[in-house]
Amino acid sequence: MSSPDDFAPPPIPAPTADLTSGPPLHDACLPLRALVGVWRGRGEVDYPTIDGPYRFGQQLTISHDGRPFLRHEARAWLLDAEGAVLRPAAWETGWWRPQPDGTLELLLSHITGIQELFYGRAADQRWELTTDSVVRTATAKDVRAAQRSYALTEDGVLDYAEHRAMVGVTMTPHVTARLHRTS
Ligand code: HEM
Repeated sequence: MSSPDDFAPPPIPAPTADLTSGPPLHDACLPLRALVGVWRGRGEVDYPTIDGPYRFGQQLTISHDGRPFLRHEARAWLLDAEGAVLRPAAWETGWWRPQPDGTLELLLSHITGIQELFYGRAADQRWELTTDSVVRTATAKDVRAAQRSYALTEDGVLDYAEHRAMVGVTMTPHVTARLHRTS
C-alpha cells in the first residue's frame, strides 16, 4: 500500500550548497566552510602517457544537510582550443568527513571504476589530501595514489591541483584548474 507521503519530497533537510538558506552548517564542517558552494572554471590535464595537454571545464558542487559531513560532486568536460565542448570527461562523487582532531577524510568514487580514501588537513584557506587507499574494479586502469589540493586565492579563485601515480608512472601532475564561485 502506498501513502501520499511516498510521493512527497523526503521529510528531511535537502542538501544545499547555499550557506544563506537551509540548515546551519554543522560546527564540524567549519574548517571546510569556504568550500561550500558551486564552483565552475577551466583547467588543463596532462600526463606523460597521454597525448596532452588538453583543456577542460569543471563544475564542483560542495553541499551539506546540517550534519557533520559535506557532499562532493565534480563533473568535467573536455574543451577544444577555441573553448568549444568536445565531450564529457571525469565525474566523481563523495563525502568530506572532517574529524575533531583536524583530520579531513575524503571518500571519492569515480565513473572509471576507482574508489579512493584520502586523508588530509585544512590549513589557511588551503586543503591538502593524499590517498590512503585506492580500490579498483577488475576493468579499471591501474591507478595507485593521488595528491589533491584546493587553495582559495585572495581574489576568491579556488585553485585545484592533482598529482597521480598511475599506469606505471610515479606521482606526477595530472590536473590543474581555476574555479570561480557561481553561488
Ligand atoms: C578534471 C578531472 C580530469 C580530467 C579532465 C581528466 C582527463 C583525462 C584525459 C583527457 C585523459 C586522456 C585519455 C582520454 O582522453 O580519456 C586522461 C587519462 C587518464 N586519467 Fe584523467 N582526468 C581527470 C581526472 C582523473 C582522475 C580523478 C583519475 C583517477 C581517479 C584519472 C585517471 C586517469 C587515467 C588512469 C588515465 C589514463 C592514463 C593512460 O592510460 O595513459 N583522471 N584523463
